Amino acid sequence: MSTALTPPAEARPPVRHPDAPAPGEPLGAHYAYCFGCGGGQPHGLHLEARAGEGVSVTAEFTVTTDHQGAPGLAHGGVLATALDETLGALGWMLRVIAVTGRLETDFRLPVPVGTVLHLQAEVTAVHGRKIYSTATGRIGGPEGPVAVRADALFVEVKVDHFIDNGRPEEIQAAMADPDQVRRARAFEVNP
Ligand SMILES: CCCCC/C=C\C/C=C\C/C=C\C/C=C\CCCC(=O)SCCNC(=O)CCNC(=O)[C@H](O)C(C)(C)COP(=O)(O)OP(=O)(O)OC[C@H]1O[C@@H](n2cnc3c(N)ncnc32)[C@H](O)[C@@H]1OP(=O)(O)O
Repeated sequence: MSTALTPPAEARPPVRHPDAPAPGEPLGAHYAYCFGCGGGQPHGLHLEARAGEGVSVTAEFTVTTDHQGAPGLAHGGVLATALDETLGALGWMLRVIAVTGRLETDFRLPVPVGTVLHLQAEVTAVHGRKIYSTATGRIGGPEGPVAVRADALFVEVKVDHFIDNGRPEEIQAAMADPDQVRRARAFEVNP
């Protein structure tokens, strides 16, 4: 793991937000057109994440023929996306909006088409806006062998990060959708 992903000595253990969803509760999509989790994204991964214990989440991702890199095998970048999305869902447990700053991935086993990848992610430490986290993707069941894993640094941002940087068409549509605005603001209220 690179030094950028090693929390400094002053980093604190993560604190589960009191309003975080209960363990087992589905988290839903943060954005309907998200490639990782959105239901309105026909080419997406349709990852479904649930709250875990502490500051953790679980998710499942089914590898289909749309996700191939080599014949009958998942593309590594798609698997990295599944890990990234699962790590991103940890924001629900902290009630902060955070984006991926760095993502380091280990590919340990090939993942065939038809596999259900059982993903688990947890926050390991927090330092200011920096959120350190780790994730695994197992095959053959939630206790199966680790096929992929990642360490990550997410950086907390405000809703303005998206409003200022997203293409205006999509931002305007998102802001016109009360449900979307509620979701984005719910993340941001972090007493
Ligand atoms: C109402 C409409 C809005 C609709 C919004 C919709 C939904 C919102 C809700 C939730 C969405 C949230 C997340 C999505 C969830 C899952 C999707 C998967 C996640 C992703 O796929 S997300 C996309 C890919 N992601 C990016 O698109 C980031 C591009 N990037 C940047 O936007 C900047 O780069 C940023 C913001 C990261 C930092 O920029 P910045 O200017 O704010 O802060 P700064 O640079 O000072 O960094 C602060 C401290 O982090 C350290 N640091 C930063 N980067 C580092 C690195 N790479 N390695 C090591 N350390 C790093 C610095 O060293 C410093 O550390 P220190 O404080 O110790 O000096």
